[in-house]
Amino acid sequence: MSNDMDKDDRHPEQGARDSDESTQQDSEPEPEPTPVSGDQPTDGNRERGHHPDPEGTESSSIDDLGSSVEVSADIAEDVDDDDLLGGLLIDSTDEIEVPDRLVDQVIGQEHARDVVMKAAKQRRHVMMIGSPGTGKSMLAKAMAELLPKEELQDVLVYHNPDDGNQPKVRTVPAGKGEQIVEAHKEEARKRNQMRSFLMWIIIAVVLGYSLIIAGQILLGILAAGIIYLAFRYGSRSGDAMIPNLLVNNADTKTAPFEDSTGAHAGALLGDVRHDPFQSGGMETPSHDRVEPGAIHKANKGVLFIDEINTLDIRSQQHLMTAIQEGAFGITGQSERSSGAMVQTEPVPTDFVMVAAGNLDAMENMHPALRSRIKGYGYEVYMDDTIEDTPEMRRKYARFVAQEVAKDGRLPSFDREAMEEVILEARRRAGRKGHLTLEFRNLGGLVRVAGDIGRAEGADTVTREHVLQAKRRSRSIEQQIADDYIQRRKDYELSVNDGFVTGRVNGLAVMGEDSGIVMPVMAEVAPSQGPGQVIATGKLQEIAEESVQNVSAIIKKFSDEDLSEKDVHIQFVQAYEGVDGDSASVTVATAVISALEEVGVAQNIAMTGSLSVRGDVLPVGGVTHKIEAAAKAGMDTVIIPAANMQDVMIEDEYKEMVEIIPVSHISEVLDVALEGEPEKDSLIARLRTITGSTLDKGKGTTVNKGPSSPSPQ
Ligand SMILES: Nc1ncnc2c1ncn2[C@@H]1O[C@H](COP(=O)(O)OP(=O)(O)OP(=O)(O)O)[C@@H](O)[C@H]1O
Repeated sequence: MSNDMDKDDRHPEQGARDSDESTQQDSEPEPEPTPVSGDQPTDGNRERGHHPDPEGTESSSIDDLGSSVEVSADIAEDVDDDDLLGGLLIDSTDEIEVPDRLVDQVIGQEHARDVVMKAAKQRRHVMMIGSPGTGKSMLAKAMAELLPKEELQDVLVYHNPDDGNQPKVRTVPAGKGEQIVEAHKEEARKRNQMRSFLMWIIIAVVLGYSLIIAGQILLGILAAGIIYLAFRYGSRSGDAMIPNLLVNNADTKTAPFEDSTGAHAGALLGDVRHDPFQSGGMETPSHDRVEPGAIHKANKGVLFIDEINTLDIRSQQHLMTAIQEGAFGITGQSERSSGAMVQTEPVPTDFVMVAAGNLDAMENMHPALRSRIKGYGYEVYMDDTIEDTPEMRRKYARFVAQEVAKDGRLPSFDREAMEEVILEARRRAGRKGHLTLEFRNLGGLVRVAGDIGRAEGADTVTREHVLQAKRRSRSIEQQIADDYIQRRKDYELSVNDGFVTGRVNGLAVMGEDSGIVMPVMAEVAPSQGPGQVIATGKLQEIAEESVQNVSAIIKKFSDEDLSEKDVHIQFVQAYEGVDGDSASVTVATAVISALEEVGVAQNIAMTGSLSVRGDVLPVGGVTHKIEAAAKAGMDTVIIPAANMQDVMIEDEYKEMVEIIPVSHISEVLDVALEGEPEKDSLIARLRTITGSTLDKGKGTTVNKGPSSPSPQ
């Protein structure tokens, strides 16, 4: 036995080489595994490796990258600007070639795309901030495709005869790890065969001696049992010398891409499994219980973490160490597990990190981790929309083809179906002359339309299928909003005609794509002490802010002093998730109406943000808001003039509502308030105090005050 142990104490590869000649014959000479330790060259040079390489000399495989790739399909010579397919001379998505490389499939996001290509060349970290579904993880995957595959490594963990709780770690070029493990297994198998043979001979001799010569049957059986156990125990410890192939890149086609979004510490940093036996010959050797984390599997590739701020601080700190050192030892993550006693030698973690999220993610992430990315990488803000050009529309048609190809079961889309998807991309952009870059949702529409076509057994997906998909694939917010409108109709709570004092039909957005009518009621009453703003409903903060904004205006034109009054505001049936930022024009109108006791027209709905000077500033989601007003039976909608270019309502609503653009609160009051004399005197007062040059009549623009960006 001691001979066996001595043999296993040799360099692990030595044993492997001796034992398996056939493996060696078919393959290249086995490379010497590289120990990974703190002074490993990769570690020491780690930060240097992340400095910019202005010449981009580090990887020539990325040098052939073009910029944005044009669609491969027949294109008309003279492209009509209005052509929804940007001049593509095709009948269906079948005729569009989908590029092989992910980076060529990315549409828009030119800046992020350039950064990713540069960062891949220079092996630098990237932080991508932006809306969901705009291609952050797609770009991170694309980056992995761009990293050189030649550098990939396998990682092996070996038993450490000097300290069983500190397994040794070795790296070899990708594909060699499997060979080494196989060689060790083969050697162990042969050794076991030899041992079994030896064991049976000894047992036979002992039994023979006990039975024939000594006549001691029982003693013979006992001795044979002891010999059997001794040999079994010996063979187990022989098996223990087989290394654990921790990271296997034998079949990896590109540099690894590891998505660690929402990962727990063990999955991110690696773990050592608990061993219930721990001793007595039944235990599993510690090196066999070591599990790699995403940081180890991503070695030489990309580690992608979305919503990085949701990682606990300890994990963020360890992540930072792994980035800094280029290697990170694995230990058991649970303190109560026997795995916590084990700590491997450092395992390489030479990955490029792509951290993603929205603005909150950036603000809440560990400051040191953020500064590490800043110092040794790039930060990029993702676009939400892109200019609507014929070239871009061709790419959107290609996007439909990409999604069809990716799904693999959907019928192809015909011209009109592609056009309808592009129209929807325009609508979802919420900005004139732009297309949305929120592709995940658009891809969802393509899949639902494809599924409808497939369920009908259609050869191609048509416009009608896309329209049906649009009706079916309503978001939760849209479903709540529609349900809300229906219920208000059922209970006759919607007021959409006549005049009511202090009540205004406001408009708000829920989620990203649903408008909702949110009536605001105001009541002004003398106060016992200093006046205050009292809001019922869920939007206290918004009410206070809106009243504060409007109080400056009211103070000027009204004899009433708001500071001596209690202003009660109610957002009627406000829902969780309703974004009320754009309610300030509504609140102002309701308060002025209540204060002056003038009725507000209920056939009108409104949205807009108000400056302290009375300017109506642009807001988000106007298209959805106008559609919500139309659904609820309003026939007039007041919106900020600056938002006019963003209106892209569906045809069915166009006939139902008149849209009135306004630039100043006086225009809102002109349109919405009841009674000529009262209204005229109110507006005249407003005009004097704000210097407005309001022309009478609906929707005329006055008093171009300074405008600021939309609050949404
Ligand atoms: N710019 C783009 N060009 C082409 N397709 C895109 C683009 N962005 C997203 N997609 C499509 O949408 C899918 C989802 O995108 P992806 O997962 O990259 O979004 P994300 O920004 O990482 O979103 P999240 O933050 O919610 O994870 C992709 O698999 C791809 O099909």
